[in-house]
Amino acid sequence: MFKDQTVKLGICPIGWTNDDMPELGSWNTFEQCVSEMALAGYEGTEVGNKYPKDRQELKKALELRQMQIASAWFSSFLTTLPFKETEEAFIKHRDFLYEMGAKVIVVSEQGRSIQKEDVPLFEAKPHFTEEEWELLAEGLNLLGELAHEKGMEIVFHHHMGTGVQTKEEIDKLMNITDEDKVSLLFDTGHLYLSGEDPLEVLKLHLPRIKHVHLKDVRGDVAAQVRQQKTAFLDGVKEGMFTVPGNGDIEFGPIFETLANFDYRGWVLVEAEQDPAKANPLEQAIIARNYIRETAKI
Ligand SMILES: O=C1C[C@@H](O)[C@H](O)[C@@H](O)C1=O
Ligand SMILES: [Co+2]
Repeated sequence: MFKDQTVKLGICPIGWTNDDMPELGSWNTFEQCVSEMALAGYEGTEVGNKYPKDRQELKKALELRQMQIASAWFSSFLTTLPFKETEEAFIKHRDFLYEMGAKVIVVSEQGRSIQKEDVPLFEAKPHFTEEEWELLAEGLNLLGELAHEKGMEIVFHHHMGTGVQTKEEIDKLMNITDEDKVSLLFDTGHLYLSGEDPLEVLKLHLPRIKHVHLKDVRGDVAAQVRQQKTAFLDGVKEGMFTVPGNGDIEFGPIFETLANFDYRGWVLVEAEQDPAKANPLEQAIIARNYIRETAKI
């Protein structure tokens, strides 16, 4: 399917430790996390809260395991705070990722996001006003320009509980931003959970997709989260997300579409679960085997 070396396969630390809920996997050290990633057959990762802040220390630990940094999450507040505040934080983040050799910067708009709030996930997402859409588009175009200064790209992360969650909202954002400055991150789990067809969104925005998160959804748990008005982080603890091959999403056509388009970039398994219930190494191996069989990577 994928031609050799066109796609790089990584895994995010969120199955070992969760930045939004530090109590999950608090016993997992950074060394154990990256060693298990390498052992399971992954060549890259994103950055988590346990990773060393010292850049040389981080580089060395990754080199020892032949691992690379693919990217790291950045929260923007373009709709709610003066641009300067996002800009200052973004430049620090960009420079760190540049030094680590990453080519893309994951950006998620957290203005009015409910992803950390104790409110019903399926009922309380924000809906941006026209003024907020304009602020978001202008700000993202500027962040894209800042990324270009270092030969990097921003990849926008649509996300449950934020103003850019649905297909309609993703379409709108892609329409009102500059295609040369703002690329898209395709996260299978967030689209499926939102009730969208991930394959449809993928086909529509393929040329702008420069980063992929592979997350699967347990449909029965998701239905419970909707019915019981559960919050996003509680839904995570209850197991609404899992690794590819373990849930309801059919990944075959997704891999085929990416491969036929000659997608070049990272695909990263990103499945936040409670590590006390879902052993991270075991989950990483399940996903690795499934991807080998289904995507031939
Ligand atoms: O990319 C991501 C990073 C996480 O912090 C987030 O909550 C998760 O759902 C995700 O997709
Ligand atoms: Co993601």
